Amino acid sequence: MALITLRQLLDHAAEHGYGVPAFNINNMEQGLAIVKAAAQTDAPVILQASRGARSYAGDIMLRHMVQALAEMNPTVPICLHQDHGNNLATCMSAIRHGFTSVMMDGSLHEDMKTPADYDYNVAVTARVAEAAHAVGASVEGELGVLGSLETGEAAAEDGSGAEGKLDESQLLTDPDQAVDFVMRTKCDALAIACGTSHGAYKFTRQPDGEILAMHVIEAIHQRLPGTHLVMHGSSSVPQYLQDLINQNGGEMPQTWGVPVEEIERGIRMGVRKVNIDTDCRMAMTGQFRRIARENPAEFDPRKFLIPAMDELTALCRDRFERFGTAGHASRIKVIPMDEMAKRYAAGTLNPANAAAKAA
Ligand SMILES: O=C(CO)COP(=O)(O)O
Ligand SMILES: O=C[C@H](O)COP(=O)(O)O
Ligand SMILES: [Zn+2]
Ligand SMILES: [Zn+2]
Repeated sequence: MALITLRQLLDHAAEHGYGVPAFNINNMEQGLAIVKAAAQTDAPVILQASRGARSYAGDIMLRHMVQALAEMNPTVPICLHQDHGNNLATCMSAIRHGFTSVMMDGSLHEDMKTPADYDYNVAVTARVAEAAHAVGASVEGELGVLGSLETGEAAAEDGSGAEGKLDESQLLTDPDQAVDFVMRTKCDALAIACGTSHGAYKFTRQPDGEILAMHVIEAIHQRLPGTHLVMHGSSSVPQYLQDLINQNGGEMPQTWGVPVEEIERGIRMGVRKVNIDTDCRMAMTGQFRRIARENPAEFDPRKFLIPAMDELTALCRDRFERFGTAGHASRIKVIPMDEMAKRYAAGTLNPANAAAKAA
């Protein structure tokens, strides 16, 4: 099956009221485990590659890997998405390598560390959207800077994360500005900031409305009912995975992520794409640690990777079920990118029209 675009997939999700997890991939085992869960639950899926993933695996490897996953699982619509693109060149090279969707993260400058101003963000996102839409690819923009409302800081991921202290006006997306941003950039999906951050150390306690600002999502959705919202930093950092790691020699300090119930609430308020990487990393690493502790003589990597994949598949299955993604794969007929390009050119996918339709 041809890969699906983010726009078509999220339009379907909006029409049927579900959310789609976007899992980060870097290697074959992650891909096999995630798509297995999608096939088992009849769910469409977004596989996203960061710039770090692209340099780790290589663009050619990633493209062929995802094509192979699609060929092996003909019933699963798969979207291949660039996570946190930092400029036009990153986004264009992703599309050239078979990605059907790109994120232009103009909330930060090209270094992915320096918060950018609004005009820069609008200009660069609109430019990427114009180019991507011309070939039918989808675009996610970001307004607001990811970071903790407790500390004012973003976590240091490999590839992206603001440096220095952020204030509340940066950490929480402004709903009125969101309307202007979507109309001017014509992005297909909007990543918002509501107090989540990348990595395992999101909250020092079970989050409440003070530190996880779900009301911001609600306010944006009220003003932009036709726009697909994206939650980054949406790992729930489950206690059972912290325990699995720590009971097998790990030393992860106690931490809290985004509760799955909050994501379910977000999905009822227009969240359509839910970014998850850390939970997947923890699932695999927890099993690596367990095997290494229980069987120190083991040296066949497959003996580590098989339980690691099983743990990841179980995690993904749970998210497909809880986000309502399960059961929808077989109802989707993929629209080719060339046809999407025609629809963009005709203006039918313009956010102004989506807003009119949703009203
Ligand atoms: O937002 C993400 C990728 O863009 C991943 O977030 P987590 O670190 O919470 O998994
Ligand atoms: O954006 C954050 C994702 O978790 C990807 O992380 P990465 O840049 O280390 O691959
Ligand atoms: Zn970001
Ligand atoms: Zn992210």
